Amino acid sequence: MTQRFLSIGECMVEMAPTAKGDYQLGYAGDTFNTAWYARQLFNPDWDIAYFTAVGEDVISGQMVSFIADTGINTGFIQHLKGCTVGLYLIQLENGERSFAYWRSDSAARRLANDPARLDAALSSADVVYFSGITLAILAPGHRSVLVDAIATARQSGATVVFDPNLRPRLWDSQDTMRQTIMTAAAHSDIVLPSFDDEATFFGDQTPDDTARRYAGAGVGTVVVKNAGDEAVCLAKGEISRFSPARVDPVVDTTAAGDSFNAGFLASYLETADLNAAMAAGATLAARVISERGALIRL
Ligand SMILES: O=C(O)C(=O)C[C@H](O)[C@H](O)CO
Repeated sequence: MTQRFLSIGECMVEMAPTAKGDYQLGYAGDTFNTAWYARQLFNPDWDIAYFTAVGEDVISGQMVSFIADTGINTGFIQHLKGCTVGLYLIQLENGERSFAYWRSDSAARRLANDPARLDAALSSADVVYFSGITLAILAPGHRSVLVDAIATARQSGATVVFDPNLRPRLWDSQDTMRQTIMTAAAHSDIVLPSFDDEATFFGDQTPDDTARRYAGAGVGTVVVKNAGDEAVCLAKGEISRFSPARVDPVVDTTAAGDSFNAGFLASYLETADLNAAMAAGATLAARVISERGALIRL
């Protein structure tokens, strides 16, 4: 029977630096990146769908065609009059990425404007995937609309997966970011944070602290990614650990966490084996950071 993985968030136009020193135009965004890798890794009988909003202009149309061409279901994408999509540019320094954004009025900021549409999409999903960026881009009132709709879908049996993906620049204040992230996590079954961000904004001393903080909020399975260092999983009170192989050279860390999440979920939803799933996530992330840009074809 077909199952549906519904990823919710923003896909942007991506300008990724090339080896020649110019920029390559592509399309990317954290939740879309995870859907893109999920489409390549999940069994073909899974429907991988993306929920977002775009405009009605040429670049929005090109983005949706690109998404559809990858085999992702675009049936939940809203086309809003007078709007367009956001844009970001990757800046690289020794392989470590930072971003410049032009997204303050993107169509995706209105993705939770229509609660009925949201409920219809969510009620069709077996797995719902969203991130801290999905919440950050919404108007404050729409954040609770989205989280409430996700909570309702979860009560009806959907598995909810959340990546906090902390981006303080997208939030009005760090307090709002921390509170909203912890509320969203409390409505999630699986949370996939990255230790360096969590240490910076929540003050965690170790990945185990991060895992315990989310478990303390009621999350059943927490997997703390830790760049090239040991990843930690806390599920049903038990800790497991995974040390990834060294990657050399690291070319571009964009989408390392997003691809880890897809690799982890493809394996975990099939086998329920946490150790194998952490290894699958790390193997995919290692491939992705060996190339430029967020998306690589496997
Ligand atoms: O920062 C964002 O909103 C992005 O989605 C850009 C990148 O693709 C993403 O952050 C990588 O995780």
